[in-house]
Amino acid sequence: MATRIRPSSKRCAVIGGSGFLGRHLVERLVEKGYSVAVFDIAQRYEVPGVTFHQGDLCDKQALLKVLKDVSLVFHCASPSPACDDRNLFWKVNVEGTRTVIQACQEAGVQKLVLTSSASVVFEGTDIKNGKEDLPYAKRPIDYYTETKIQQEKVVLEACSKEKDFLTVAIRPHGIFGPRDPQLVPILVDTARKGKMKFIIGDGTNLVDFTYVENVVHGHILAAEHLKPDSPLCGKAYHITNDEPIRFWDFMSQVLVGLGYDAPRYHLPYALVYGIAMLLWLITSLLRPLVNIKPTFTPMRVALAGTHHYYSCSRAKQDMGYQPVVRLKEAIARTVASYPHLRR
Ligand SMILES: NC(=O)C1=CN([C@@H]2O[C@H](COP(=O)(O)OP(=O)(O)OC[C@H]3O[C@@H](n4cnc5c(N)ncnc54)[C@H](O)[C@@H]3O)[C@@H](O)[C@H]2O)C=CC1
Ligand SMILES: CC(C)=CCC[C@@H](C)[C@H]1CC[C@H]2C3=C(CC[C@]12C)[C@@]1(C)CCC(=O)C[C@@H]1CC3
Repeated sequence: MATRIRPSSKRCAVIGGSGFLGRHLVERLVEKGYSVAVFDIAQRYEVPGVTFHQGDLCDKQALLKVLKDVSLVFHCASPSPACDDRNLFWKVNVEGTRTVIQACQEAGVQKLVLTSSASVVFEGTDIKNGKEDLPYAKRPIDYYTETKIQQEKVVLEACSKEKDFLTVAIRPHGIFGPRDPQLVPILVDTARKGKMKFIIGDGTNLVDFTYVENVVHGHILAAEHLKPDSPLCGKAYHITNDEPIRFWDFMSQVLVGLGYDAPRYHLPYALVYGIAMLLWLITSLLRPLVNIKPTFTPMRVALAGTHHYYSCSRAKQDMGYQPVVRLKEAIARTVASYPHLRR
């Protein structure tokens, strides 16, 4: 019987490596001496020593070509939550992730690290210091979350010491940092439209915002600690900055840092959530005729008006995780990285 030669443990692939988190991950892996292949539907940059493979993760043959001599795969691809396209989320996040697992197993990949999300347990009500044993949301607020839940289940269930295929899921929350296409751009766009005057609720709700380098650090630690006898096998881990902050203080610090006014006037949470639900219903009904994307979705209003912060004690205990960049420094670096979005 032919024995399979194991590729070096420093040969890895990053699926979704052209995205915000993916690119930061690729850059750090290269710094740490990994040889990296990026697989993504788009190529958006070049890094010496990194090979790029343009393809859809739903295409097993395309994946197999890239994964054949790789021992470790990071899967951080997903359609943007803003697209709100249920079929696309299902196709990529659930069916596509099944394809990724099959391709990994056929190619002899030994470790798969999934970027999940802490929101898989969020149903729009307060979560304070939530641990990983909270149940998955029974009624997820949006299609994105619904498919992130299924995706995480599929990946964790595939973990098998017998098959020499180990999996782990990282659940970050509120990732921000240089080049983020979501958080700061949405915030600035809302401010420029004059809609950032209001605080939803009393403004005291605490939330985790996680600097991208800490998320990257959590992913690499997970990959390096994932071994047949380690507690990480088939488990999910919260990775945050471990410094919950008032949602509206965070928004205000970023806005003021970029020269915009901080929101001042309060609106009742229930009222804004009700309006967002109504808008979502109307835009869903109109979608066959016109595709409108409201700024205020029920999920966004829930994120802005409730407590949602998570414990990362499991990651500290099992993989020695500690954030490497504190929140104050992270906000300063982020603000400095968006000169083009200043007022
Ligand atoms: N940004 C955030 O605050 C959070 C993000 N996450 C998760 O982190 C991961 C990365 O998110 P970001 O970097 O923010 O998103 P992003 O949109 O910047 O990156 C996603 C990448 O996936 C690629 N992609 C999408 N569909 C694909 C397909 N069918 N085949 C191959 N590549 C495909 C895109 O081209 C893009 O480069 C995602 O899984 C997301 O669900 C989790 C929690 C919070
Ligand atoms: C903590 C966490 C999970 C953040 C995720 C990132 C985005 C969901 C947020 C980034 C900018 C935020 C934002 C709003 C909601 C949540 C975000 C999109 C509002 C739309 C909430 C209502 C407002 O008054 C305006 C806000 C603009 C910025």
